[in-house]
Amino acid sequence: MSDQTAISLNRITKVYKLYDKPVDRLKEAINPFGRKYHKEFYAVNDVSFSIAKNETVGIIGKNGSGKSTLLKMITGVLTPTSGSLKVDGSISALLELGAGFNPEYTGIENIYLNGTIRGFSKEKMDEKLDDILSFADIGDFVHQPVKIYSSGMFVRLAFAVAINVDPEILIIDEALSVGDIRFQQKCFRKIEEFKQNKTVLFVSHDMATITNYCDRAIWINEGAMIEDGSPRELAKQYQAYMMGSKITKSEALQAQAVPDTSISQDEVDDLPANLDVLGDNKARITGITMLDGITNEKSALFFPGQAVKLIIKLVSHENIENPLVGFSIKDRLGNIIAECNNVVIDADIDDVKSHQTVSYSFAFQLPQLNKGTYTISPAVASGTLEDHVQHSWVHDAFVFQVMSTRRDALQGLLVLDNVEFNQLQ
Ligand SMILES: Nc1ncnc2c1ncn2[C@@H]1O[C@H](COP(=O)(O)OP(=O)(O)OP(=O)(O)O)[C@@H](O)[C@H]1O
Repeated sequence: MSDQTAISLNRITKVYKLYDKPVDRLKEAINPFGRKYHKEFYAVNDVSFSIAKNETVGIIGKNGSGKSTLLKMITGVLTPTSGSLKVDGSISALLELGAGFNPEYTGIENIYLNGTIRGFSKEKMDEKLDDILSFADIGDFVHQPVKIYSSGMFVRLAFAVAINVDPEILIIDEALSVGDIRFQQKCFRKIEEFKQNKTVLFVSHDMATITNYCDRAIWINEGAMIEDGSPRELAKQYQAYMMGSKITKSEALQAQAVPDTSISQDEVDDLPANLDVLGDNKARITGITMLDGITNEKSALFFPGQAVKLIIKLVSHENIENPLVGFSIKDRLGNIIAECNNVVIDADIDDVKSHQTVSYSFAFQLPQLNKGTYTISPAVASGTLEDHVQHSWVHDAFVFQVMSTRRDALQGLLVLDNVEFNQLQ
């Protein structure tokens, strides 16, 4: 391993023994002829890579592909079944919420506990305390036992500790996704500062995070490494793979007839109060939510061109015939960027009975929007495109952010994607 290498994995494998019944474990232990009662499961299979000291690397892969297992082996929480692994530098890791914290201790006590685990004296931690508290920004909750914290508060404290104990290598397993958007942004600003001369390794399902913050990405699938390369390229390949593995073209054509089960109607967020609403109120829009189109997780932070799903929920006060449901996307100045409704995409909707609550989803790719704040205004009407009665049209019901890309220094509403640049002979 060279001086410049922070992490080096050589043919790392982690095998779990899976038993059909708990008693099989006992049978295997006492069987005099060494008969096996287990099946072997390769959670990580023959993975090799090195990470340099100033690199920020993102690990991507679908659920259960072995990402966390890999990180846990790097941090020493798990031991590989075979292969060798070297780490040069002190690690600070956010793997699972709660790891390294005593639930009965207060926030402050846990800060000192973590300091002790990492070999810092009380005096050294006294010096760091203000930075940790101001970063975590959870007010008087620091004096309460952490078992009463919300997951958001918890991640605030855990990240504040992890980043302020002078690690050389920062490892984060999707932990930030439980924080709110402002806190996530604050963490990424801090990571940006940190990564200048250190090593960052993180798992994320969010391709914007991977493309914006990583120098390199590693794609793990079913325990094996599929690719190691440019974050942009891998994010594209991964998204195409995830789309392909979830929905084939012929299934897409039938999609109108198949109920959407990505989330339940109850999980759609209520509209904020005091919004401007136009229409006769025979049907009222009551909820709106956006999801990451791949993971189906709620989000209000996307990257240009990301696959998303918009869900609009409404309740009718009368029978609504020939319903027309749609939305417009506007920029922060109110310019309409795009509009869509079920009729223009040839999706028929059954008439809605009086006092019925229904939700509809639109799955689409966001335009290549430049970074900024955008809003969505949903509407429900009845009739045709040319001649309809507006029941409810809610201005700016949902606010979302488009993340910056490396081209965010440039002006314009849209970013140009896939630009090839060459010099003529
Ligand atoms: N202790 C264990 N015993 C048996 N199988 C396990 C154990 N821990 C993890 N696994 C399995 O190993 C595989 C990899 O799990 P891992 O948590 O590393 O995946 P992941 O890529 O991090 O998934 P996610 O994106 O859902 O967090 C999964 O199929 C999981 O069920």
